Amino acid sequence: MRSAKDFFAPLAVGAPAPVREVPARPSRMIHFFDPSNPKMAAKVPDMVGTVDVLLGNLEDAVKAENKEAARQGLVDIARATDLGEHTQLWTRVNALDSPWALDDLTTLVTEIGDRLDVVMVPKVQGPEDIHYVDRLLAQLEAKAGVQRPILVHAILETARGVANVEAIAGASPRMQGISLGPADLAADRRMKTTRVGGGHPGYLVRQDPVDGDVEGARAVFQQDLWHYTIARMVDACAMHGVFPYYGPFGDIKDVVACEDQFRNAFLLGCVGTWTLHPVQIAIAKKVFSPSAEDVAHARRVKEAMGDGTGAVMLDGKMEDDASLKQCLVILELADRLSANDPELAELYAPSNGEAGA
Ligand SMILES: CC(C)(COP(=O)(O)OP(=O)(O)OC[C@H]1O[C@@H](n2cnc3c(N)ncnc32)[C@H](O)[C@@H]1OP(=O)(O)O)[C@@H](O)C(=O)NCCC(=O)NCCSC(=O)C[C@](C)(O)C(=O)O
Ligand SMILES: [Mg+2]
Repeated sequence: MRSAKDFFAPLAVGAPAPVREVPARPSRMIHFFDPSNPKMAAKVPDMVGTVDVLLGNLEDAVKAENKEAARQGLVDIARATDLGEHTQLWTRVNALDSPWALDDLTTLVTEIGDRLDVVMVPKVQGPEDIHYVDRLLAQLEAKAGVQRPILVHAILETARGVANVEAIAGASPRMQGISLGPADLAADRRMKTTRVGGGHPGYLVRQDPVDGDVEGARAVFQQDLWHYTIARMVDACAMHGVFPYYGPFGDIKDVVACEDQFRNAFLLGCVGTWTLHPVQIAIAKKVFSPSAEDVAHARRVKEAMGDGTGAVMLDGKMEDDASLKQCLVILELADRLSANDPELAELYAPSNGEAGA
């Protein structure tokens, strides 16, 4: 076991000091692109400023024969693109047991380490995977002279990863966040689904028979297959001060269910999601930015609660110290988003809220 005192010491001589707090930069949408796909790569420069995170994907969804082209494509894009102040550059490297992971990390840190904010590691099984990446990144950062530490994001894609999620979240000060990987996780758990995220019509609860008539009409309520995993991931992340994210929603055409799934994750505590196709970007932005009404309400509660203690009635509802804390979460998020986005700043301005807001 490492001493708590060593936790914030660099893991290689000359590597930058680990961060003590994960920078709270907006990351509502982590937009995936395949750097080996010329049509997609050509769209990347115009996406700067429209997404919080651009992620060059090297793992699944990139053909085996294109792995090296994708790696080099990401290096070229990172060098040629001005990412401005508000768009981060992330990558998803290949799995640690694949033939490509070592070269992915070595090439990317050496060539574009100063431009990369976060490395997403797929199929993380336990803290030992994070420890391996942690040390390797430190060695590579030291060698390449990278001045600020590259952060690490784990994907929960195995039953063992879910069982170890608390240990993964706390494995290193580099840990930035965790995402759900519903397709690989479903396969690993032997779930009987064939989709990439989202619900399933067979996973439901049925209303009791009316007057004992089992043949009669009864309402059915589809349930959320991912509730347990997301809730557990959110707790693990909150416990360790890192950020939870939903993940992919593969039914690109079903923008309605996509919005629902994103919103479930937002309400449960996730700060963002992945976008696989341009059509999902506006959905993620809408869902993961609080509504003007919620911000105005939060502001009213804050004003009504004065020093933050006690209980008051507002619109027929009791507000107290704990509901105020929820409102402060919304206000803090609104402030952070407004700082980067004049449209949201205008939307959240007190003059735009209800009277007295
Ligand atoms: C779904 C696909 C095949 C539909 O691709 P398409 O070409 O059929 O779509 P389209 O509607 O015809 O595309 C329109 C235009 O948008 C472009 N385009 C399309 N997508 C993008 C994009 N992402 N970024 C930028 N541009 C994009 C596309 O190239 C085209 O350009 P054009 O007008 O010049 O012809 C395509 O969108 C795609 O490949 N997206 C990324 C998929 C991906 O990254 N998958 C991996 C993450 S999910 C995962 O790995 C699971 C997980 C976590 O591991 C686990 O649960 O286990
Ligand atoms: Mg996967």
